[in-house]
Amino acid sequence: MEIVHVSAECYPVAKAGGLGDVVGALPKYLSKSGHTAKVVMPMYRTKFLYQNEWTVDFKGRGQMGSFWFDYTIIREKHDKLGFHLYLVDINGLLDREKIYGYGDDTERFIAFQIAVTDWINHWQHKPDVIHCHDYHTAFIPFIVKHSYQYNRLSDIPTVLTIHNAQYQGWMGWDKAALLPVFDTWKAGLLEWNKTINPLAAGIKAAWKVTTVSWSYLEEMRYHANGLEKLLEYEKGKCAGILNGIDTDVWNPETDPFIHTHYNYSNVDAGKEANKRQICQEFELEQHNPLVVFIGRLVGEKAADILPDAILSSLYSLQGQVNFLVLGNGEPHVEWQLNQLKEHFPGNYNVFIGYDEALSHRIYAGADFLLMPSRVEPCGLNQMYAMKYGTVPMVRSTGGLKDTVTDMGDWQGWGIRFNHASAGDVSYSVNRAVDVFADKKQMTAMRTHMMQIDHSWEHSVQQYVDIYQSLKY
Ligand SMILES: Nc1ncnc2c1ncn2[C@@H]1O[C@H](COP(=O)(O)OP(=O)(O)O[C@H]2O[C@H](CO)[C@@H](O)[C@H](O)[C@H]2O)[C@@H](O)[C@H]1O
Repeated sequence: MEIVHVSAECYPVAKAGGLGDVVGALPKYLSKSGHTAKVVMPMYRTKFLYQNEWTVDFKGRGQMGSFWFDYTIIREKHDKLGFHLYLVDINGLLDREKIYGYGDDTERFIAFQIAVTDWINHWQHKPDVIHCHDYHTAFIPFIVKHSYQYNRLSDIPTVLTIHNAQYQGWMGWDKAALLPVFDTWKAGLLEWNKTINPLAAGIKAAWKVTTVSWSYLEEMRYHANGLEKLLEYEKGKCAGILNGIDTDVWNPETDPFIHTHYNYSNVDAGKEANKRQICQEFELEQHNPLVVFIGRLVGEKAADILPDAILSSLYSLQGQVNFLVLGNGEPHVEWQLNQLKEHFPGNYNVFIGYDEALSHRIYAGADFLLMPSRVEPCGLNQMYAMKYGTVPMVRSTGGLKDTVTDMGDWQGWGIRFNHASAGDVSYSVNRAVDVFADKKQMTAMRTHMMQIDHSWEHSVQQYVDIYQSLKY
């Protein structure tokens, strides 16, 4: 089958979070299982663009309301990533360094979607499936189904994957004119709660909707940032497929970013060497258990409770635990986390920013990874942590619930808690400190976790089954 993935992110070309990881991996594993997988994304000005060779695949012209634009599709010459990678260039809109965060993001992603649709419309053949990811690409199922201009594509099955329903891309009705012309009576398909809601439009128009864990699929019926009723109504076409992890990238035996390679048979020694290195780098006392947080410093990750939780643990445990935070996001959280540094030298440090290589070194060197997320559709960090023998400490929600058990349960290997509160986190840190002292149990948990299979092979087959079910 031929599957075209449309996305705003794809690792290592451009990544802001888990979406990039998934779109960098799923197509590769689809190719490995004999399918033709393509990824098309905006041509941001990132390192990957300048470090690789490209050929021009197509040049076209798109229309966004009264604005006409030229676009160019380039293709990476050697299929280095294990699938066909295409970038869309639109001067003035997509030629930026960052992925998101511009005042004209709405126009940027609408123009991108129009260019992608227009390009596919020029192909001699039709792909078997167009697979869209998150709201930035969720107009495509509507456009191919309902616009006059692209009517030829209306029988191509579309799949929309929701990586995070918190973000929906809401916009005012004045933007409706930017979309390719459609029957006005179909405008209701774009609407949810009196605004244009791209994610809702995608859920209504896509042939199939997936999300990234079973528990999140269920939770979305009660907590989906306003889309609960729509998801309940559309539940017949929704499915939950747990993400995998890309073991070519995330593997402590081969990871080029980490200091000392290791596997489950020498995990204690391997982790100790990596911990020594990270503790030196961040001036932390090496003998304490090291609890880390890696992620976007935003409300859905409960990053706002970190300063209080860390403060109370450090006071109550009086120097028996260390914390290290890597992340960026809401300025007041960044500020509070920076402030803490002065008070607990040797026990606490933070790196505000985004650093892919550092994240690998931290997964390898840490003893515990904290994820108190309020919302976590799947979560990849906890799976990376397990692969690196780092014990996950997670709130029981979404994909965290589907992938982590509690060490108190039969054959359990992680730490789970119920509330995104400083109290629950501090209590879990106490449990972590206790178990850290029990070397035998730590080794048993690490060895067990590292052997759990979170690879993509399993999930890829579930996507293929969905694609096949849509064939006519
Ligand atoms: N400052 C930093 N420096 C370096 N690396 C950093 C970083 N901050 C985050 N990362 C990395 O970004 C990724 C985060 O992935 P997650 O899946 O945990 O969350 P995210 O909310 O972005 O993804 C959404 O989509 C994914 C994919 O479907 C779902 O798993 C998830 O639940 C959903 O919220 C990991 O690779 C992590 O290491």
